[in-house]
Amino acid sequence: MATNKKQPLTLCVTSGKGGVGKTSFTVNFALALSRNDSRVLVIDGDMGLANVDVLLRLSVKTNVRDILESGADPRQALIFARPNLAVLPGSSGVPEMVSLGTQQQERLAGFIRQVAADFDYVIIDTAAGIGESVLWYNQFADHNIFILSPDPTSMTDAYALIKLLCRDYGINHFNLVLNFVRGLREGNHTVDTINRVTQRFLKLKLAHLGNIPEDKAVRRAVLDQVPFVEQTPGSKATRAIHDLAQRVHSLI
Ligand SMILES: Nc1ncnc2c1ncn2[C@@H]1O[C@H](COP(=O)(O)OP(=O)(O)OP(=O)(O)O)[C@@H](O)[C@H]1O
Repeated sequence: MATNKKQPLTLCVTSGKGGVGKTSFTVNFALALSRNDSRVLVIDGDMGLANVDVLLRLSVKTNVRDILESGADPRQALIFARPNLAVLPGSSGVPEMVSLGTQQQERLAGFIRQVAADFDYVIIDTAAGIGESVLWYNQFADHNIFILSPDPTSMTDAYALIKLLCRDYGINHFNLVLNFVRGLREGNHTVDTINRVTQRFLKLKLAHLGNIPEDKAVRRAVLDQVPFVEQTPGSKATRAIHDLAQRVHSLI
């Protein structure tokens, strides 16, 4: 993940399949990164059913759709959830935002570059699926992180998205984070399985960044709308997130 230190590092968190823990991961990973005195911006890239704001219990006045439509300064939409953690909220219940036209893509890229300059990391939480906005955010970011569960349907959907990004956008480096893992063996087995397929059909080996265990602290924190790294600092999931953040931080 080597990059120029002065530029913010843009990471796109994506999955193919929904419900595998992208948003929980994004919010908690962003908080863990911000503990290193890094300034972190989370962009809720789910333009149809945004919920980063829900996990952080934020009250949203202006979202990404509003600034795209009005052309207003995107900084107006930023919410500082914590001193080092800002959120650019996504829009909810607006079907036309799910697919981004070329003009909107250009405008969005300009907005993101404008706000990103004040941050060390920009983390984008995409929608599930292989929609236009998902593909766009993945090609826009410096790196992508695929969240996968050991479920075969999660692997199948992640593979479908990786194949599209590789074939149509020339992306040939992908990072994996395994979520809902019950033991090291299960995590390694999942990574080996998807890697066998990508190596055979795409000639690609995916990088395994780490695992997050299945942990009831995560579900509890979502219900309470408090990030689990804050609610349960000693939980297995929190320790795993901090390890991951430390690894990513030391790679740049
Ligand atoms: N490691 C984990 N252990 C236990 N539960 C988890 C874990 N990770 C996520 N969950 C639970 O899984 C559910 C889905 O998580 P989340 O909303 O983050 O998924 P998502 O991939 O962002 O979903 P969508 O694609 O629909 O936006 C939540 O109820 C969350 O509490």
